[in-house]
Amino acid sequence: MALVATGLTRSFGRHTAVAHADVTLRPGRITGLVGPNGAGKTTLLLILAGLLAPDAGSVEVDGGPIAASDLRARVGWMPDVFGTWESLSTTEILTTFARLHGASAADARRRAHDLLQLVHLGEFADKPAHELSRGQKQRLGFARALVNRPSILLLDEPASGMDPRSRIDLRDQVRELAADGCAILVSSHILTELSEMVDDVVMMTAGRTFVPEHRSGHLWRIRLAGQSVADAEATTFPDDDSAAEYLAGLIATGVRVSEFTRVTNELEDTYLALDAERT
Ligand SMILES: Nc1ncnc2c1ncn2[C@@H]1O[C@H](COP(=O)(O)OP(=O)(O)OP(=O)(O)O)[C@@H](O)[C@H]1O
Repeated sequence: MALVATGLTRSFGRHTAVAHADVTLRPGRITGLVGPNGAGKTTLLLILAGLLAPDAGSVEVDGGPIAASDLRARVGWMPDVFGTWESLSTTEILTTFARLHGASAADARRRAHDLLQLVHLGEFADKPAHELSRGQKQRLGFARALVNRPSILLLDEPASGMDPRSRIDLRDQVRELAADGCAILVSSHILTELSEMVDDVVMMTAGRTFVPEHRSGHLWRIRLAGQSVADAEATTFPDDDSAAEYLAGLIATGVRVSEFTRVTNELEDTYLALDAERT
């Protein structure tokens, strides 16, 4: 299911949080949403989830306009902090959401059970939510987002608070959902992690979105034996082959290379080149 949002604008009082933002999400693809604090990412996600009305602009699904209530039925939404009912058990929470999405009591219980297994919270099935750690709550939040088998999944800082194993699980599960045809948007500040997960990137600054140009080349650090990191040379190569060829040439001429490293990933390079204002 493809989602195309055009010209989305939303103000809070005199402050424009989202200004003429455009986003396209395609089935089977994971899109990263990247931008500094206060750029408008959460506001944009809330609009795409059908939870906040835009002042202007449109959200279309599969080529046609969609009512906010229909959007909510199709979207899986994981907020950056999963505010939940602390005294209910994890099963009760997921069952309640499944029932709200129209599942029968039996289906809701089955769905809750399966999702708790998926996010490795099976042993907490009967425990109240307040017994969960922050990372475990995030995992419950991810399970909650999947309750209605969404065809569009919106994740706001999903990995925050998760331990390394849970982050890897999340990445694999998100990739599997995309492989099953889900259209996915992930907002994150952890660019190294995001770059391993996403197919496309939308950047956001001061409420505006843009798609970064594909940068030709990566920066590499070449440090010779005995040299400090500060004195090392930084060189751009268009691709891995050119970098490998250059390194082979250096070694062939007897230069003693002690480090030859890609300095940052492409997403980080693009983000830092943004010169974005934090608000
Ligand atoms: N309910 C609200 N009332 C007033 N201002 C708001 C509200 N929600 C967001 N804003 C403002 O809109 C701007 C965008 O906020 P938003 O939460 O969308 O940014 P963000 O890109 O998600 O930031 P972060 O990376 O810090 O999570 C901020 O300046 C924020 O103060």
